[in-house]
Formats: sequence, C-alpha cells, structure tokens
Amino acid sequence: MNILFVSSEVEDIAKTGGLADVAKALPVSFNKMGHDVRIITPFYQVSKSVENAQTVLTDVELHAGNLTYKYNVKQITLHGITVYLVDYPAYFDRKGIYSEGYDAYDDNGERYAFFSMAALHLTQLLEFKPDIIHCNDWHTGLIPLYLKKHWYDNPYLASAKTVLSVHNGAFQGVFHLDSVPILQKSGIDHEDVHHGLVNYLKIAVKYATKIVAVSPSYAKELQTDLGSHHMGDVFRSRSHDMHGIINGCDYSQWDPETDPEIPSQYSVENMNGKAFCKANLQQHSHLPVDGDIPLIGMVCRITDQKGFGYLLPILENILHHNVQVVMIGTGDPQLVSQIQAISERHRNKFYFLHDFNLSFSHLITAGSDYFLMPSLFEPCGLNQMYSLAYGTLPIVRAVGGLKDTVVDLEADPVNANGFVFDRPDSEALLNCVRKALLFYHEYPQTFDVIRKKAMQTKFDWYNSALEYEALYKSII
Ligand SMILES: Nc1ncnc2c1ncn2[C@@H]1O[C@H](COP(=O)(O)OP(=O)(O)O[C@H]2O[C@H](CO)[C@@H](O)[C@H](O)[C@H]2O)[C@@H](O)[C@H]1O
Repeated sequence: MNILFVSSEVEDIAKTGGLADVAKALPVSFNKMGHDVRIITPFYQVSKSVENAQTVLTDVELHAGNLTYKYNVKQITLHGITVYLVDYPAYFDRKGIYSEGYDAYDDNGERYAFFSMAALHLTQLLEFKPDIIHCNDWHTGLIPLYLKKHWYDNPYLASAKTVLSVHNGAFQGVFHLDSVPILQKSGIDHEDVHHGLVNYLKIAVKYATKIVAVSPSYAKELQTDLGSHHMGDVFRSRSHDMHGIINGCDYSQWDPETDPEIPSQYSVENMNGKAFCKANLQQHSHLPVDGDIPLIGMVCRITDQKGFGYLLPILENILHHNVQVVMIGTGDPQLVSQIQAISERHRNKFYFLHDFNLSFSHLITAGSDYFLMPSLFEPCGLNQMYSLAYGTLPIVRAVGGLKDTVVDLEADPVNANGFVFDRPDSEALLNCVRKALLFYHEYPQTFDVIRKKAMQTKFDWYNSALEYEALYKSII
C-alpha cells in the first residue's frame, strides 16, 4: 500500500511528546512490512539540526482563493523512510514548535491548516498516489475535510482514504475562523463553524474514514461523557468506525541490553548493570548514593493530564518515607514552580530537572526502581512501557492505555508487572505508592518476580502495525 503519514512531530526531527515516538516507530514498521510509506512534517527551526536535508522542490505555489503560499520542500531519509519537510519559514522558522515558553503561537490554526493543505498539494507534485493518508491529532485534522470538500476529484487523491489517530483528545485545535485565512478562502461549511469557531479534531472525527484511539480502553473512554474531553457525542456518532490500537514500544531505542544512553547495560538474566545505573542516577541527581533506598522516577510533560492535581498535595507525604524521587519535565509554569518549591525543601530526597533531555530520561528509566505515572487520563502512555522493559516497576492509575498495559499485583498476582490504583485522588495514589514501597524491603523476592515479569512484557510495534494494516485493507 502507499501510505502517507502526516504528523506535526517526528522523533529525531522534532519532538515535544509521545506523538513523535509514534510518528517514527509506526512508519518504520510499515516500511518493514513492505509498504511504500512516506512521512510529511514541517521544517521547523529545530529541524535544521537534521543532517543532509536536500531541497527537492523550490518556490512551489499553493493557492487558496486569492491567497498564494510559496514554499519549499526538503527531503531526508530516516531509517529507510522518505520524509518530506514542508519549508515555509514564515510559519515554521521559529524558536518553538507550538509555542515559546508556555504561550501557544496565535496563528497555530493557520500554521497547521496550511501544513495540512500542503501535505495534500505535495502528493501530486511528488507523484505519490496514497491509498491511505494517516492523520495524527488536531494538527492534521483538516486533511479529511479538505479531501472530501476540495480535493475529491484530484487524480492523485480521489481514491485515498483517511485514518485519524487520536493521541490526545484533550488538544482539539479550536480557533476563530477569522484567524485562519487559508480556511476562510478555501471554504468551510456553516455547520462546521460554531459561534465563529472551528474545532479541528471534531472536523477530523466527522470526515475521517476511520478513527483510531491509541489504546482499546481509550477508544471506549472517548465514547463516554467523562472520558471524551467534551466530545462524547461526536465520537459516539462515529462508533462504528472507531477502533482502539495500542501503541508499541520501540525496542531499538528502549532496551537496557543495548541502550547506549545508559552507563551500564543489563538484561533480565544479568541485572548487575541496573544497580550501577541507579548509583549513577543518584550521583547525577545530587542524592545520597545508596542502593538500599527505593528510588521513584518520573518523566513527563508537566500538565494536569499527568495527575499532578492529586500528586502534588501528597508528594511530601511520599517523601517522608525512606525514598528518593527523581523527576524530569517541562510544562505548566504554575505546576513547575510548585514542584521546584517541594524539591528545594527536600534536597536530599527529591531531585527535579526542569528540562527536556532524552539522555536523562533514559537514565531515569534505567536507574529507578519504580516509575510513577498517576495520570488523570492517558490515551496510551509510552513511558510505562519503557519502564517495564527496564525492570522499573510502574505505579499507574487504571485509565486509558495504562489500564491496558500494567497489571496490578493484588488484582492478578500471577501476571502482575506493576501497581495500579483506580480513583483519581490523593488518598488512592498515596496508598498505592505505599503498597509498592512495601515490597522493596519486606518482600524482595516478590519484587524480583514482578520485575522479571515486567521485563518480559512486550509491546512490539510490529503487532500494532499489523492491526493498522488490517484496518487499512478493510477500507481501500
Ligand atoms: N522532559 C522530558 N525529557 C525527555 N523526554 C521527555 C520529557 N517529557 C516527555 N518526554 C518523552 O516524551 C514522550 C512522552 O510520551 P507519552 O506517550 O508518555 O506522553 P504524551 O502525553 O506526550 O503523548 C500523547 O501521545 C502518546 C502517543 O500516542 C500517547 O501514548 C499518550 O498517552 C498521549 O498523551 C516519551 O518518549 C517521553 O520519554
């Protein structure tokens, strides 16, 4: 099949979160399966660090009404896949991807409306006739609409079907139509505009051929009022076309036996290196180097989604135990300053690095005993899969993909690979953390058994890609 994979971020090019991981790993699997997959993504300022990008099209003109956009297209090969980068400096040559600091760019609606249209425009210029156009989140949400309303008779696109992956339904891309000239000029139905606003995710769900949530549980949650980010009606109206396909774990990057980012490799057969990683992590985190103190790690965007609303009120209760906590993240400035204040009060127990740093995220994953991910909602979650691979036991809330990947010790002692709590509140979280910590000293043998189970739990991307492939085949 010819697959056009369109994403606003791709690992090794530009990344703010889990979307980037998927936008690399899934196309790599399609490529291995023998499909002709091409990726389209913007050429951001940060993409300039990508070596060998060659300009393949110059001063291409895209017209929308009386507007003309002149852009270039660059091309690189990433893990055997052709990637096209839409180079339009006015929109993408900026310090940030979506924002500078925590303030989103005012013209994000226009930036991604243009990018989405350029993705369709390019297929013809590059003579690539896609069977499937795989869209990801709101940034590419207008593609199904453009295809149905404007490009339906284009010879390169007429038979293309669209699949939308919902990685995070909380981000919907809601903009005043006035702020999106390209959409105003190209035309949009009245029924897709509400009080002057357009919701890109809603539009995508309405017009896409198929909709995929990134885990089976999230697919169900999106069709409830509680878990749908106020879009329950919209998702329910497409229930026959909704699917849940769990993300995978990219073991070419996240395997403790081969990971070049960690100071000592280890495996389920030989765990010695994990103790070395822990000591190294403690050293880097300015914490006492002591293998006997259980260490809890966290790597995440600092947002309400990740459960900070009920974690922060009891973080100091956790720190009253004989425990160390190491966290890395960037995000909501208010939450960040609260976390910084707590870490200053507990310098010898809690290290917080306010940064986005891939190397340190690997060190935390390898050097911690537990990985804390108490999310309020979690479409799939990747870090719990990474931590399982590293024998770092996840402590998670039973929601979305976390529910589909982590098995609680009490609920299922035979298959347990971590610790799970239900209610999104401080008490349930604290109880769960305490229960998990208990095993470290009092039941070390059980701890080792769960750790082994965790390392043997596999989420191969190839299996997820097979599910996507079956879905593609069902619609083309
Ligand atoms: N400060 C930091 N330094 C270094 N690396 C950092 C970092 N902060 C985050 N990361 C990395 O970013 C990625 C985050 O992935 P997640 O899937 O856990 O969450 P995210 O909410 O961004 O993704 C959304 O999309 C993905 C993909 O579908 C879903 O799994 C998820 O549930 C959904 O919320 C991981 O690779 C993580 O290591």
